[in-house]
Amino acid sequence: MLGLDSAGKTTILYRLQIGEVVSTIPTIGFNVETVQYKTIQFQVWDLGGQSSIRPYWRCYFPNTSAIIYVIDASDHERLDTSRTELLTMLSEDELRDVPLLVFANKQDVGGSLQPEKLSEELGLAGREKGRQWSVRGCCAVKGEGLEEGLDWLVSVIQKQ
Ligand SMILES: Nc1nc2c(ncn2[C@@H]2O[C@H](COP(=O)(O)OP(=O)(O)OP(=O)(O)O)[C@@H](O)[C@H]2O)c(=O)[nH]1
Ligand SMILES: [Mg+2]
Repeated sequence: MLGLDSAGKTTILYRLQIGEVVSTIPTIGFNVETVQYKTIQFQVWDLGGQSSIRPYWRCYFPNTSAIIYVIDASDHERLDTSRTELLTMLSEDELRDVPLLVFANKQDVGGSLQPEKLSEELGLAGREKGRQWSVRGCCAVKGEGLEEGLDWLVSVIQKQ
Protein backbone atom coordinates (compact mmCIF):
# COMPACT_ATOMS: atom_id res chain seq x y z
CA MET A 1 0.00 0.00 0.00
CA LEU A 2 1.59 3.22 -1.18
CA GLY A 3 0.79 6.85 -1.82
CA LEU A 4 1.97 10.29 -0.80
CA ASP A 5 2.35 11.21 2.85
CA SER A 6 -0.92 11.98 4.60
CA ALA A 7 -3.02 10.17 1.97
CA GLY A 8 -4.50 7.97 4.70
CA LYS A 9 -2.67 4.65 4.24
CA THR A 10 -2.05 3.88 7.89
CA THR A 11 -5.61 4.91 8.75
CA ILE A 12 -6.90 2.48 6.11
CA LEU A 13 -4.63 -0.33 7.29
CA TYR A 14 -5.87 -0.24 10.88
CA ARG A 15 -9.45 0.43 9.87
CA LEU A 16 -9.27 -2.83 7.91
CA GLN A 17 -7.42 -4.74 10.58
CA ILE A 18 -9.18 -3.71 13.78
CA GLY A 19 -12.18 -1.82 12.43
CA GLU A 20 -11.27 1.37 14.26
CA VAL A 21 -9.81 4.76 13.47
CA VAL A 22 -6.44 5.00 15.14
CA SER A 23 -4.57 8.24 15.59
CA THR A 24 -1.55 8.16 13.33
CA ILE A 25 1.78 9.85 13.04
CA PRO A 26 3.64 10.02 9.72
CA THR A 27 5.08 6.61 8.95
CA ILE A 28 8.85 6.52 8.80
CA GLY A 29 9.61 3.14 7.27
CA PHE A 30 6.58 0.86 7.18
CA ASN A 31 3.86 -0.95 9.08
CA VAL A 32 3.11 -4.54 8.18
CA GLU A 33 -0.02 -6.31 9.35
CA THR A 34 -2.00 -9.38 8.46
CA VAL A 35 -5.53 -8.52 7.44
CA GLN A 36 -8.09 -11.29 7.21
CA TYR A 37 -10.70 -10.24 4.67
CA LYS A 38 -13.42 -12.76 3.89
CA THR A 39 -11.62 -15.78 2.41
CA ILE A 40 -8.30 -14.07 1.86
CA GLN A 41 -5.52 -13.27 4.24
CA PHE A 42 -3.58 -10.25 3.08
CA GLN A 43 -0.18 -9.31 4.34
CA VAL A 44 -0.37 -5.55 4.00
CA TRP A 45 2.79 -3.47 3.83
CA ASP A 46 1.95 0.16 4.51
CA LEU A 47 4.91 2.22 3.30
CA GLY A 48 5.66 5.74 4.48
CA GLY A 49 4.95 8.30 1.76
CA GLN A 50 7.15 11.28 2.60
CA SER A 51 9.26 12.37 -0.37
CA SER A 52 12.53 11.51 1.38
CA ILE A 53 11.46 7.89 1.87
CA ARG A 54 9.66 7.28 -1.44
CA PRO A 55 12.94 6.02 -2.99
CA TYR A 56 12.70 3.04 -0.62
CA TRP A 57 9.34 1.93 -2.01
CA ARG A 58 11.16 -0.12 -4.63
CA CYS A 59 12.68 -2.33 -1.93
CA TYR A 60 9.20 -3.79 -1.46
CA PHE A 61 8.30 -4.37 -5.11
CA PRO A 62 9.44 -8.02 -5.38
CA ASN A 63 6.75 -10.61 -4.55
CA THR A 64 3.92 -8.08 -4.62
CA SER A 65 0.51 -9.66 -5.31
CA ALA A 66 -1.42 -6.41 -5.45
CA ILE A 67 -0.87 -2.67 -5.21
CA ILE A 68 -3.18 -0.44 -3.21
CA TYR A 69 -2.40 3.16 -4.10
CA VAL A 70 -4.00 5.74 -1.82
CA ILE A 71 -4.65 9.30 -2.96
CA ASP A 72 -5.98 12.16 -0.84
CA ALA A 73 -8.77 13.20 -3.20
CA SER A 74 -9.06 16.56 -1.43
CA ASP A 75 -5.42 17.47 -2.08
CA HIS A 76 -5.76 19.04 -5.50
CA GLU A 77 -2.36 20.69 -5.28
CA ARG A 78 -0.47 17.44 -5.05
CA LEU A 79 -2.52 15.37 -7.46
CA ASP A 80 0.11 15.83 -10.14
CA THR A 81 2.87 14.61 -7.81
CA SER A 82 0.80 11.65 -6.76
CA ARG A 83 0.05 10.75 -10.37
CA THR A 84 3.72 10.98 -11.32
CA GLU A 85 4.76 8.75 -8.42
CA LEU A 86 2.10 6.23 -9.41
CA LEU A 87 3.06 6.11 -13.08
CA THR A 88 6.76 5.83 -12.23
CA MET A 89 5.99 2.88 -10.00
CA LEU A 90 3.77 1.20 -12.59
CA SER A 91 6.58 1.35 -15.15
CA GLU A 92 8.71 -0.96 -12.99
CA ASP A 93 9.23 -4.42 -14.45
CA GLU A 94 8.76 -6.11 -11.09
CA LEU A 95 5.22 -4.75 -10.89
CA ARG A 96 4.20 -5.65 -14.41
CA ASP A 97 0.60 -6.90 -14.53
CA VAL A 98 0.23 -6.69 -10.75
CA PRO A 99 -3.38 -5.65 -10.05
CA LEU A 100 -3.86 -2.06 -8.92
CA LEU A 101 -6.55 -0.70 -6.64
CA VAL A 102 -6.53 3.10 -6.34
CA PHE A 103 -8.37 4.53 -3.37
CA ALA A 104 -9.61 8.10 -3.82
CA ASN A 105 -9.66 8.66 -0.07
CA LYS A 106 -11.15 11.48 2.02
CA GLN A 107 -14.44 11.57 0.13
CA ASP A 108 -15.91 13.19 3.27
CA VAL A 109 -13.98 16.40 2.62
CA GLY A 110 -15.89 18.98 0.58
CA GLY A 111 -14.54 19.46 -2.93
CA SER A 112 -12.84 16.07 -3.06
CA LEU A 113 -12.37 14.63 -6.51
CA GLN A 114 -14.86 11.88 -7.21
CA PRO A 115 -13.34 8.55 -8.22
CA GLU A 116 -14.55 8.86 -11.83
CA LYS A 117 -12.92 12.27 -12.17
CA LEU A 118 -9.75 11.12 -10.45
CA SER A 119 -9.61 8.12 -12.75
CA GLU A 120 -9.76 10.45 -15.73
CA GLU A 121 -7.00 12.64 -14.29
CA LEU A 122 -4.75 9.64 -13.72
CA GLY A 123 -5.22 8.56 -17.32
CA LEU A 124 -4.79 4.84 -16.71
CA ALA A 125 -7.30 3.87 -19.39
CA GLY A 126 -5.43 2.78 -22.50
CA ARG A 127 -2.08 3.03 -20.73
CA GLU A 128 -2.34 0.00 -18.45
CA LYS A 129 -3.20 -2.72 -20.92
CA GLY A 130 -2.09 -5.93 -19.23
CA ARG A 131 -3.08 -4.83 -15.77
CA GLN A 132 -6.36 -5.10 -13.90
CA TRP A 133 -6.99 -1.74 -12.23
CA SER A 134 -9.80 0.13 -10.57
CA VAL A 135 -10.26 3.54 -8.97
CA ARG A 136 -12.63 3.55 -6.00
CA GLY A 137 -13.80 6.27 -3.66
CA CYS A 138 -13.48 5.78 0.08
CA CYS A 139 -13.48 7.50 3.41
CA ALA A 140 -11.10 5.78 5.81
CA VAL A 141 -12.33 7.61 8.89
CA LYS A 142 -15.92 6.49 8.28
CA GLY A 143 -14.87 3.13 6.88
CA GLU A 144 -16.83 3.73 3.69
CA GLY A 145 -15.82 2.19 0.37
CA LEU A 146 -12.98 0.08 1.76
CA GLU A 147 -14.83 -3.23 1.57
CA GLU A 148 -16.04 -2.56 -1.96
CA GLY A 149 -12.44 -1.91 -2.98
CA LEU A 150 -11.15 -5.06 -1.36
CA ASP A 151 -14.00 -7.10 -2.86
CA TRP A 152 -12.81 -6.01 -6.27
CA LEU A 153 -9.21 -6.90 -5.42
CA VAL A 154 -10.18 -10.32 -4.06
CA SER A 155 -12.17 -11.12 -7.20
CA VAL A 156 -9.21 -10.19 -9.40
CA ILE A 157 -6.69 -12.15 -7.34
CA GLN A 158 -8.92 -15.22 -7.26
CA LYS A 159 -9.26 -15.20 -11.03
CA GLN A 160 -5.48 -15.24 -11.51
N1 LIG B 1 -11.12 13.78 6.62
C1 LIG B 1 -10.44 12.65 6.47
N2 LIG B 1 -9.22 12.53 7.00
C2 LIG B 1 -8.58 11.35 6.83
C3 LIG B 1 -9.13 10.26 6.13
N3 LIG B 1 -8.24 9.25 6.13
C4 LIG B 1 -7.17 9.69 6.81
N4 LIG B 1 -7.37 10.95 7.25
C5 LIG B 1 -6.44 11.78 8.04
O1 LIG B 1 -5.30 12.08 7.27
C6 LIG B 1 -4.14 12.18 8.11
C7 LIG B 1 -3.03 11.30 7.59
O2 LIG B 1 -3.41 9.94 7.68
P1 LIG B 1 -2.34 8.75 7.71
O3 LIG B 1 -3.13 7.49 7.67
O4 LIG B 1 -1.39 8.94 8.81
O5 LIG B 1 -1.59 9.00 6.33
P2 LIG B 1 -0.45 8.11 5.66
O6 LIG B 1 -0.83 7.94 4.22
O7 LIG B 1 -0.22 6.88 6.44
O8 LIG B 1 0.82 9.11 5.73
P3 LIG B 1 2.40 8.72 5.80
O9 LIG B 1 2.55 7.71 6.86
O10 LIG B 1 3.11 10.00 6.10
O11 LIG B 1 2.78 8.20 4.44
C8 LIG B 1 -4.61 11.80 9.51
O12 LIG B 1 -4.86 12.98 10.24
C9 LIG B 1 -5.89 11.03 9.26
O13 LIG B 1 -6.81 11.09 10.33
C10 LIG B 1 -10.45 10.43 5.57
O14 LIG B 1 -11.04 9.55 4.94
N5 LIG B 1 -11.04 11.64 5.76
MG1 LIG C 1 1.38 6.17 7.47
